[in-house]
Order: sequence, then C-alpha cells, then structure tokens
Amino acid sequence: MHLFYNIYKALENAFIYVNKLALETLARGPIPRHVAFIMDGNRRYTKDDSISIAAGYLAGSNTLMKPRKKIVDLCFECGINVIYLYAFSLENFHRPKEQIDILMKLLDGTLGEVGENDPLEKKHGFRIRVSGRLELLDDNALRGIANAMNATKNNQGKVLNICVAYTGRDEIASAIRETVADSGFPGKITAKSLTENMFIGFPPLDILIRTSGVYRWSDFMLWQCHQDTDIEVVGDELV
Ligand SMILES: CC(C)=CCC/C(C)=C/CC/C(C)=C/COP(=O)(O)OP(=O)(O)O
Repeated sequence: MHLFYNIYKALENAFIYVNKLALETLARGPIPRHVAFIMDGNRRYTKDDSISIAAGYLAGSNTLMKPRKKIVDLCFECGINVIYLYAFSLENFHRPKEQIDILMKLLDGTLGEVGENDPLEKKHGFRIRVSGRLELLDDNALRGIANAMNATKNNQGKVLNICVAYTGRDEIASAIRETVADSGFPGKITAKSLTENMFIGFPPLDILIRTSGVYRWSDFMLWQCHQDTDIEVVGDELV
C-alpha cells in the first residue's frame, strides 16, 4: 500500500512539474491576445462514455470554467486577455427541447455561481460579457447571465465573452439594421459604423479553436476573424 502511495505521489509531482514547465514555455510567447473557442463534441463524448447528454455538457462546461488549470484559467494565466466562447448558436434552437433546456439550465447553474465566492473570478478578476439575441432565451438562462454580468461589471482588463443565441451572420445583419436605424441613411454604412454596432464589437481574433476534431466554422465571429488595422478598436478596455 505504502509503495503504491509513493508511486502515486511521484507521478502527481511529475505531472505538476510538467504542467508548470509547459505553462512557463508557453508564457515565453508569442501569446495571442484574443482567442475564441467553438465548444463542440459534447454529445459525441457522451456516446464514448455512455453518460447522459446533461453530464456531457456539464463536463464541457467544467473543462472550461472550473479553476485549477482548466481552459479559461490557463488562458488567463498565459496572458491571453480576451476569450470568446460559442456556447449556443441560433441554429441550436432547432435541437430537441429537452437538450435546449439542459443547456439553458447549465448556463443558469454556471453563470449563476459567478460572484464573490467564485475562485476563478477571484483569481483573475475578469469581466463576463454575454452577447447574442438574449431576448430569445428562457428565464433560467437570463437569470444566470444577469448575475454573471452584474457580478463582474466593475472588473477591468481580462474579458470572458460568451456568445449565446448567436451566429456571425445574424450579428452582421443586426449591425446593418442598427446602423441604418441610427443614421437613417444607408450611405452611412461603413466597416467602422458596422463594427460599432456588432453584438461583440472588436477586437479581432488571433486564434479560433474548435474542439472535437471537426473542421467547420459554424458561423462564429465572421466579422471579427478579419484582421484589419485600419478599423479603430471599439471599447479600448477590451484591448
Ligand atoms: C457556462 C457555459 C459557457 C456553458 C457552455 C456549455 C457547453 C459545453 C455548450 C456547448 C453547446 C453546444 C451546442 C455545442 C455544440 O455541439 P455538441 O457538443 O452539442 O454536440 P456534438 O457532439 O453533436 O457536436
């Protein structure tokens, strides 16, 4: 028993050391500043492990949001200042209602916990912004979202953007509508005026990561994937 415990401890220490080394190596740069994640493959993961879809989404959410070396923690530790998550697309509304309800409850559960006693938020002091057609969400999700945005609204610097009820094309269409409504004149539509009316706005993306091994864009952040130095950054607190 004693021998097994020693082997276990040695492996644990080796793991901590390798982890630290990997982080230090990564931190030497260059570090991307703005990174987006398409959080795909949660249902496929449930088939391999024969667990419920709810458990699969919870595992996905925990992999991102839990403290101690999970994705958001690691990104902020490495010096990435702005993270974007694609948590629910407009297309996802076509899924079975029970699956939509699972995700809405998860948003409420995870975002509803953000606040004073949340270790991840305490460690990094990041702001949470949620973008998309929030009016299409149910009360569960809206409650969690309101809590997270409110609890972190005074935080400066790091930002966790969560896109819900979102697609990139809908964002662009909505920005065109807003720009015309603001100016009353289609001639006022420019790349800059549209940027100002996007749900997410800027800054542009450095890296887009899709989990699950599938190579597809899925209509995420189409506008922001373009690096254009001529466009003024909107909201300098995001840079
Ligand atoms: C708090 C917070 C940010 C929560 C997010 C939770 C989460 C993991 C959302 C992902 C939702 C989703 C519809 C993924 C895409 O396909 P899929 O993974 O459903 O299915 P697939 O395996 O069929 O591609």
